Amino acid sequence: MSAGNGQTGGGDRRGQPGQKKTGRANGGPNRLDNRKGNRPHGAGGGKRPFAQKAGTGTGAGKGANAGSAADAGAQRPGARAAKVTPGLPVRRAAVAVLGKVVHNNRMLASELDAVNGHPLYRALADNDRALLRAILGVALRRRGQISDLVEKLLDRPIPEKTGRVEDILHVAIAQILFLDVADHAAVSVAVDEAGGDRMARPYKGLVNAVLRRLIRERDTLLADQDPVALNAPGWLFQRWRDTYGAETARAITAAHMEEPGLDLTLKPAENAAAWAARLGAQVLPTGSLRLVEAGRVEELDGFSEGTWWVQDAAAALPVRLLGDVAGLNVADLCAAPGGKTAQLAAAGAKVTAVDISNNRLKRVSENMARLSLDVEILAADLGKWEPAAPFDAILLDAPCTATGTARRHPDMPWLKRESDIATLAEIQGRFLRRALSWLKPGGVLVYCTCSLEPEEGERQIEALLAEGAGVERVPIASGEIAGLDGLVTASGDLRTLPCHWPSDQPRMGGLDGFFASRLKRVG
Ligand SMILES: C[S@@+](CC[C@H](N)C(=O)[O-])C[C@H]1O[C@@H](n2cnc3c(N)ncnc32)[C@H](O)[C@@H]1O
Repeated sequence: MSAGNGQTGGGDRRGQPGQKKTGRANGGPNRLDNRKGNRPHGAGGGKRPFAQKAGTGTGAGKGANAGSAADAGAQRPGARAAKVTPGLPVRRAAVAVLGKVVHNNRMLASELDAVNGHPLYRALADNDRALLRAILGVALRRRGQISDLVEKLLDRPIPEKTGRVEDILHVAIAQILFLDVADHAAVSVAVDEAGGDRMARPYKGLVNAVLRRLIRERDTLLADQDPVALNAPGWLFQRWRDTYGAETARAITAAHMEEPGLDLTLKPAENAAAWAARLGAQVLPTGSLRLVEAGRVEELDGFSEGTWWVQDAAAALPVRLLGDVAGLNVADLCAAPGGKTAQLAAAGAKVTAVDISNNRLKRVSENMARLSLDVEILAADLGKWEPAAPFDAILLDAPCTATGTARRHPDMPWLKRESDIATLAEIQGRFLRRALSWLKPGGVLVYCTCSLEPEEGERQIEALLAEGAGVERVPIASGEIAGLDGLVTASGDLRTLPCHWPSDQPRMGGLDGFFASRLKRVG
């Protein structure tokens, strides 16, 4: 499975209403400012999977103000239909979408798609959609912590077939602990929701009791947790410890707990400083723009004129390793939704963009039309496709576990299994060798993945070079690209981590985890 790390379009991104302030960890090179940030630390054990036990407590405060987006600091769009508990539709939708993600392995982005997403989400007004995204963002970023609390708050397991009880509790706890939603409102709506679900109804009192106890004991319960260790699946946290060391693994997970800013890539002819001033953005060391509060992407200056596209700062780096591509025939393999395609075309390359997914290629077409860029778009399976003629240069952004994108896709860690890594690594190795055979002699290929797992990055290149297959690495030279200091490995490859570029302003820090290596065909 892969994630669209190059979000080129407007998408459905807006500001998140009512988020409570949370801390962040620091670590890694290239701080964006000179001050150290704070991160709350708790004592306590490691990650435990969700578990249910029964509990005790007092009755819910019925008649509480269980409001909607307005409760969380956003404006309400207008009066609601009579006899619907205020705030219930958005929480019901949040519970339904959370269930799809964590029980049915559906990607959050698919469920929140404005056209094909979950019907309960699509039925919501704009402000309620923003509230739902805020709730689910927190529920997934803090999933380990919330699961640990539910386990501690219950005395014995809830029987199976309790409907949505688990998800109702998670959505309510996310609001109570991490969003500016009134406690009584979150409890009241959660209880009403359980009451409206045939399977969950017998556990209405339990939901009420658990949430009431959470409110009473929150300080003690939170003080007893180690959020950083809890908020990644245990197997993944252990891998990151093994690969990067304990301190960096903690910094990675801490970065995932923060909502990231919005990164934009400008067309090369544009003036970054002038656009930063116009958009209220910061120019990042590598030239991308970063906005802390974006609102609706489609309403930002320059969107309709096609001046820029949405792309994480790390995702913008691999294409730059190809150097000057003006006039070259370049294949962009695994191209959708087209962030790197846009970079190549805007730099003057003659681009052939290939991807297996017709749906995702539609987004490439839409994005290139908005950006007035001309590219050839091909739907093909890289396992079978053969080009008519070799290319001067190739970018291969191979399908991967996307564990580097958890800042922007907080569902990602919870959707993965450890076995996915080997499955995808086999595909990556195959595609890499095929793609190299499509290069002209002397041609350059950049291989990249948005994964933190070395099997999908460093190990691929080591294995390839060990074969002596007419290919050599072209290491990234010091100073070759401004801002890359600290992001290049001893072998000359690119390795970015979510904890790089830490900042006291959480949304200003971090970048996606990417690996990229530059290879030259010498045979
Ligand atoms: C990481 S995403 C690419 C992101 C894109 N390069 C960008 O910057 O916007 C990986 C892509 O690989 C595509 N893909 C997966 N398997 C493929 C295959 N067998 N052949 C071609 N493309 C494939 C997926 O559809 C997905 O769009």
